[in-house]
Amino acid sequence: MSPPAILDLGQLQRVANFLGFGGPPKSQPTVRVGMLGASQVATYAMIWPARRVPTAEVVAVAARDGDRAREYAKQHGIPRSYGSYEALLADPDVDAVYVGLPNGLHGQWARAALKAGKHVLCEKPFTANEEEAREVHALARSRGLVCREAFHYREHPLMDHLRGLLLAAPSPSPGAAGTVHGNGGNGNGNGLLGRLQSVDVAVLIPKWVFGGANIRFQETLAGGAAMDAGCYCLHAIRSLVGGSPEVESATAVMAPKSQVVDAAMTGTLRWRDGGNAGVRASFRASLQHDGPFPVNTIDVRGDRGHLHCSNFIMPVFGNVVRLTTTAVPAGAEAGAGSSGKTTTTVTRVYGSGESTYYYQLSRFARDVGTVKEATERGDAGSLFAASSILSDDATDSIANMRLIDAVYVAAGLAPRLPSAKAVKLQQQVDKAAVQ
Ligand SMILES: NC(=O)C1=CN([C@@H]2O[C@H](COP(=O)(O)OP(=O)(O)OC[C@H]3O[C@@H](n4cnc5c(N)ncnc54)[C@H](OP(=O)(O)O)[C@@H]3O)[C@@H](O)[C@H]2O)C=CC1
Ligand SMILES: O=C1OC[C@@H](O)[C@H](O)[C@H]1O
Repeated sequence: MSPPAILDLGQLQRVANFLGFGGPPKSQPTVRVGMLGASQVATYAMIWPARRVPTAEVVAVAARDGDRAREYAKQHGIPRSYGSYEALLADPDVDAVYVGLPNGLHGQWARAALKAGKHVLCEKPFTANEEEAREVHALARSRGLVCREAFHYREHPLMDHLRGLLLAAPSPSPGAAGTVHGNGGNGNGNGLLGRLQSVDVAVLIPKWVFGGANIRFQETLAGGAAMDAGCYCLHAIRSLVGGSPEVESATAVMAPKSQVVDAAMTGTLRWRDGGNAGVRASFRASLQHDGPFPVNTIDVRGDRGHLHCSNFIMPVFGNVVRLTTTAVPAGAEAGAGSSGKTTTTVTRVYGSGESTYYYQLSRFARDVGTVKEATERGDAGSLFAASSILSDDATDSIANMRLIDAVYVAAGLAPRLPSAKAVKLQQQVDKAAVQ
């Protein structure tokens, strides 16, 4: 019998890791990070992990209000603070910038950081829409700088574990035909789960978490549930199954008094060669059905099994991977639908016990190091490695923003606009209304 959670020393250690306790000494950090925004997310996504990642260091923070920036820097032991984002970007000791701002400002400040010669780690969703994502990545490529969307969850060993299960061959009984690997690529493989039928990803946040004034409900800050929670769903679907699913349908529940911002979004995606995916993103999760706390789950169903994962976004606080498969009986073809013995296993994946943000920052620092080295050495091998980093980031973020746009269009709404454009549009609408 496992001890009750309160006595789980492993869990206490993982929480301590999340909070940044016990970091190793800094030798020579590869990346010195400046943060735009003196925010709460910057604390757990950047400051705390940086205490444990030897190759990264937070050296500066900027806020729109200089006093607040100073106070925040003092509280978190950050050496320098700035009263404007521009001032931080002019700091030659900053190698990379963390953009932890509202969605509608991501593109504007990622571009400004790249123009100032800084590598960028930008919060999700990457930009307001696909067009803006393409612009930002074109700039990153032309400057030879890393520009990554902060999908921290993808770097945790839990995701590798899930991908590994989906790619694993079934273990057929002796004499059974068909040990074909697959289920990646086009969602039509023949792995442990058999032929892919559906993938459902849900990120459900109850009403009490975000009030109406939150950035997530602001039209001019590219708000919306599909942007905030839906971006994880679409990303997880793409990461686990791959291929190029198309959005078939979507339905939005609008935020009170808004014709633009969705408080919840459901959608269906389909792969051309079979299988479909469901997205559920909400800021209004129902207490009755989903409980009082945020919920995030992945369910992959094939004709031979079901893979369920809960808490893929914050696995350090506890996660569950439940795999139910039906064995292929001797003599039957794998994936043929004939039924055998059903087995269920439950696993929890913690890797080395670090948070998703730790894994994210470690990889970011490593990749910035690789790109810096390529710039210095200029040999074909290192340039190829750097180029792959840049193009993988671009492909991934652009594809995700493309799907988010498509979800909005399918729901009868317009893709989001960068803040500068949204403000201009709102001014025109206001002007027209008084005329
Ligand atoms: N990876 C993760 O786990 C998480 C990611 N996020 C992402 O981070 C981003 C920020 O979200 P969140 O931290 O909740 O947002 P906040 O409302 O806390 O805002 C973050 C910062 O944005 C700055 N800001 C700049 N312009 C504006 C403006 N016009 N209105 C409001 N704030 C402004 C503020 O910085 P200043 O200090 O200069 O005033 C503020 O500190 C979002 O893109 C969200 O998706 C959010 C939570 C978790
Ligand atoms: O991790 C998260 O959970 C809650 C969301 O609203 C937030 O933006 C996100 O990144």
